[in-house]
Amino acid sequence: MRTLIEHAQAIAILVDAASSARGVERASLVDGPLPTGRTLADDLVAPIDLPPFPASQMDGYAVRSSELVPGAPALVVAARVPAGTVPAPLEPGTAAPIMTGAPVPEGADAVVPIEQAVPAHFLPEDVAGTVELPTGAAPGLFVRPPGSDVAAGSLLFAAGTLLGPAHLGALAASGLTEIDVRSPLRIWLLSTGEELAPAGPLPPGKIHDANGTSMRAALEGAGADVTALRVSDDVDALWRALAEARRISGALPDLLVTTGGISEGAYEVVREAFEPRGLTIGTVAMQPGGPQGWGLLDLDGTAVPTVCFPGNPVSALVSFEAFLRLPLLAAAGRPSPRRDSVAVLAESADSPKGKHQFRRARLDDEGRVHFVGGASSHLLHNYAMSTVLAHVPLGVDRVEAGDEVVVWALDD
Ligand SMILES: Nc1nc2c(c(=O)[nH]1)N[C@H]1C(S)=C(S)[C@@H](COP(=O)(O)OP(=O)(O)OC[C@H]3O[C@@H](n4cnc5c(N)ncnc54)[C@H](O)[C@@H]3O)O[C@H]1N2
Ligand code: MOO
Repeated sequence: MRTLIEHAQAIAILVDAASSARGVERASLVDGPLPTGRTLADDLVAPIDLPPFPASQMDGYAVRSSELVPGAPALVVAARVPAGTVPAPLEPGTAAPIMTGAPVPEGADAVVPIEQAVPAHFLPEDVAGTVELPTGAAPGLFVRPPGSDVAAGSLLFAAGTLLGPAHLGALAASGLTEIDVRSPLRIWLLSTGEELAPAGPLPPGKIHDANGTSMRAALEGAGADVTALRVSDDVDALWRALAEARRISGALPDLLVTTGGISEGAYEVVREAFEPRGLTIGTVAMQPGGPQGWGLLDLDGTAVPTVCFPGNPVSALVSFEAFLRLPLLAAAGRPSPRRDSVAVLAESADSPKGKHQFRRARLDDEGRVHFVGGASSHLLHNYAMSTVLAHVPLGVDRVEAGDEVVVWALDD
């Protein structure tokens, strides 16, 4: 029987293999959904300086700083320089009214804010006049140098950069309209069970498919592109469902994730179908989530990394937290949550000594751990009401109020 850590390491290697086989796709910065949260496929070199020209940082007067010396005469007001225009060079002895973001005229090397001018407002455009400005403006005052944000030819963003709003804005500012991003990990999520009914009135003995939705949300939340499939306990139906998914998508997935059908019953469809095709169905010393399957599944001669979780909805989600979440975030280039923290138990609990137990719990205002519901793995609503998973490690069969335990945040 594998320990939690041994299994986590093995699954991380499997996901890493799945991830390295991923492709690259073109993403538009102009049409359709933006590639927010995706990662750059290649290093990108800055095609232009940002800003592209020396620009004013203030509404004010563009001047030659050398002319603002004690005793100098008032400067003649030159033509206005609005943003988006190309100004004429600045004549000696003049000051050009300039707006924030406008190109600083050739010859000017500083901008004096309008508040410091006398008069402290712009003259009407058709009125000739002079302006008095304080002395001592340093060269470069309130001028944004070209390339001061990023210089043309320098590394704009490195391959693997996770694209957030500022990255996308900088790419747009650089004039790029399309970029190459890593394709998300394509996962087929297969919910199995004769008892699973589609949404609608429940026939006797049937239940609705919780895992198809909870696991899809979990996998998508970690950056994967998920195709959800559902099959009964019939092995032939399972193969037909996989063949149909392949026909529709035109390819096999990077990773196959299943729920259900791997324990000791008489109708374990995943075990029956996948064990002869290269998968190991075994047990990890944890609760919930004991039954687990893993390996490379032979699908028409292609080895598809595959992870099989137990069908109990809490077992499947806890398995996701323990084995898939961090490797998937890493594959998506996303930062991992800081998970391990220590908290004090508000109540006692028993735990199977030979298993690492995850209890669903909430923290109170003092940060103490209160269990939400029992240890059973069908208690999905209790899981939803929890904010942490509290760990009772292997070898411990009882924890008391006041004991410290490790907790993983579920709401980060
Ligand atoms: N004799 C033994 N019986 C069981 C053992 C064992 O060691 N010996 N292990 C138990 C544990 S622990 C778990 S966990 C489950 C895992 O069984 P399977 O992975 O084969 O899952 P199923 O039997 O298919 O389903 C278990 C449970 O979960 C419900 N389920 C399944 N899929 C869904 C879904 N998509 N949405 C909602 N609920 C689902 C299913 O109806 C069952 O109630 O085995 C124990 N048994
Ligand atoms: O391992 Mo099961 O997941 O205990 O319910």
